[in-house]
Amino acid sequence: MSIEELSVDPGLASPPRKSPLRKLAKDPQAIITSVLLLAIIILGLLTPLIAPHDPNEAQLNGINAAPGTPGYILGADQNGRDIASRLLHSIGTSLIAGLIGASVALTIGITFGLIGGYFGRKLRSATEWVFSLIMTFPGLLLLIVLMPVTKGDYRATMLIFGVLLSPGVYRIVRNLVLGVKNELYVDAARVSGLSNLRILGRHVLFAVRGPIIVATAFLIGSAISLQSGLAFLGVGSTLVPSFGAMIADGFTNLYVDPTQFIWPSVMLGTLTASLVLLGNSLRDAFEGVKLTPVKARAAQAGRTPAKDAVQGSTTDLLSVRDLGIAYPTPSGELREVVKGVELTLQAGETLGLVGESGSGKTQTAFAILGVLPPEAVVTHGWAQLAGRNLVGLSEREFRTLRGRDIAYIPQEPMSNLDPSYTVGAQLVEGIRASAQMTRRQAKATVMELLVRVGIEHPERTFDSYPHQISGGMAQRVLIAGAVASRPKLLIADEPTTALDVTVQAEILDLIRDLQAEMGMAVLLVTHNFGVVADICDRIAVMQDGRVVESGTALELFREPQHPYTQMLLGSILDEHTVRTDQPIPVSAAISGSN
Ligand SMILES: Nc1ncnc2c1ncn2[C@@H]1O[C@H](COP(=O)(O)OP(=O)(O)OP(=O)(O)O)[C@@H](O)[C@H]1O
Repeated sequence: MSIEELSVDPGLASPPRKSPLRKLAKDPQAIITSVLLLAIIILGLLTPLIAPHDPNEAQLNGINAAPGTPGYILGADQNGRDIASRLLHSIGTSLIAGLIGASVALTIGITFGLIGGYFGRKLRSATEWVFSLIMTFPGLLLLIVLMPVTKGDYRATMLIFGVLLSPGVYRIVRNLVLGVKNELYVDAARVSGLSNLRILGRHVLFAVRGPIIVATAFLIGSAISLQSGLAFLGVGSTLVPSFGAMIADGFTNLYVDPTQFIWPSVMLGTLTASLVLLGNSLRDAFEGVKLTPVKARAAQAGRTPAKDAVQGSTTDLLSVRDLGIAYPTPSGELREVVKGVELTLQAGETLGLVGESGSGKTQTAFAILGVLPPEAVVTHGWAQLAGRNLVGLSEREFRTLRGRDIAYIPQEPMSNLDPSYTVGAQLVEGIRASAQMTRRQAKATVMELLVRVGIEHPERTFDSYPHQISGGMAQRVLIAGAVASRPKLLIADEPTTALDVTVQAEILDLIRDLQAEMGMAVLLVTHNFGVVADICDRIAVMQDGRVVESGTALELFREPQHPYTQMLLGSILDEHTVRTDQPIPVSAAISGSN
């Protein structure tokens, strides 16, 4: 397989991705701002041909000439200089300032961003240090102080300003490169012997081009604004026509003729606003539109999908109906990852949600917990816990629900404990967040819970930091925290996957015992049929975002109906099956692999 083939992102294969240029061509904001900018640029380029006067040509008889005066279509300023000619020449000044500032910032920022992101930690620290130092310089002050060095030439000032803008570009590029440098296609390019320069230029730079194009529009806008600002303050050569200098002149003459102030302000405003708005359109085109989750959109419209939905059976503790969850793709379209899931769970029951990786088990559990990422969109359906709608709840409502009625045990116990705090401090904090009690009462409760979840030295564990305890103990600690409020529903997402095989059985036993003791329902997300067989009453099998089969554990193991369930069950290793094929001799295996 070639590197080009490897570099195709499978996530973008479906739906087909619209090119950013095609999206820009359909965006009215992009079209209007591009037309305005193009018109301004053309005017700037044609200035030597169409400007009736030299921008600094002062005529005594033209002082404060009114607009429409022959030879002064927009009037003249207090020095008798033609406003139309100065406006046209100011376009060139602004564009040159913008291009110099942005080019310097991009050249320095991209070069060192690529170096800092792609090569080792030492280069990253060194470049980070230098750019952090540059960021501490007081920009405007520095540019004014350096006027004797730049001799008032705005082009030299823009060179320095470009350096001051470069840390922003450096950070964008470095972070993007850090994100892509370990992608498989970059690894593949490395293994295939491409030089670092080639990889950086061809693969890494290409991958980060979108944000750089977006940043360019903002950089040009910043440089133009700064140049005008300095000219407004009277810093730099007074011979250079500039919007800033014209605004300052017009300001002093505001009561004589306001148009002297209005014209340059309108031109500068149009130029910078067009750049910023075009930058926004470019960002949407390259990075995809951020869609508002349905929850938020529905709330804006004064309703939620759940409120519109048919109510579920009140006897079910948990009821999920026709739940759909989607994510926006880079092209802005939605890709459904959960496609109409149906689940029910009774109080005290254990439901195993089984399926291959990526089938949507975790997304379903996250929707019930209210922890879907902000970009997720609940496209249809609803979920209820004890008759209460879950889809459409505010974060605040979910927080109270999560602390009391729903609890969660994660897959990676270690990464769910904060390494900076002791285990005890974290458990006490969690308990006090969901129940009114003093620190002393919370500590006593935590100690009881630690004993209950089978921790041998609760005092020692209470004072330990997460790195001082084993993975099995960490999972027990998290289980203790989860059941502290005696929740109605415990959601366990692959609770044993990250643990040692011997510890796995103990953790499952613990969940089963606690469930019986507290009468909780358990939703166990797993891809392991062994775990399901061990503790589940009922099973729902998920494939490609849908529940393809559900029933009691006994039914499913005895007579699986759906081919996918049969395939999953068939793939469980059976210790009674004896291999009938002959083992391959080692020498043959080695020569075969060559
Ligand atoms: N933030 C996200 N943005 C886009 N797609 C996402 C996001 N999170 C998850 N997905 C996609 O949703 C689909 C379902 O993911 P989910 O985590 O629910 O799978 P799963 O069945 O729990 O698998 P696993 O056992 O590997 O965790 C996957 O295709 C995944 O790529």
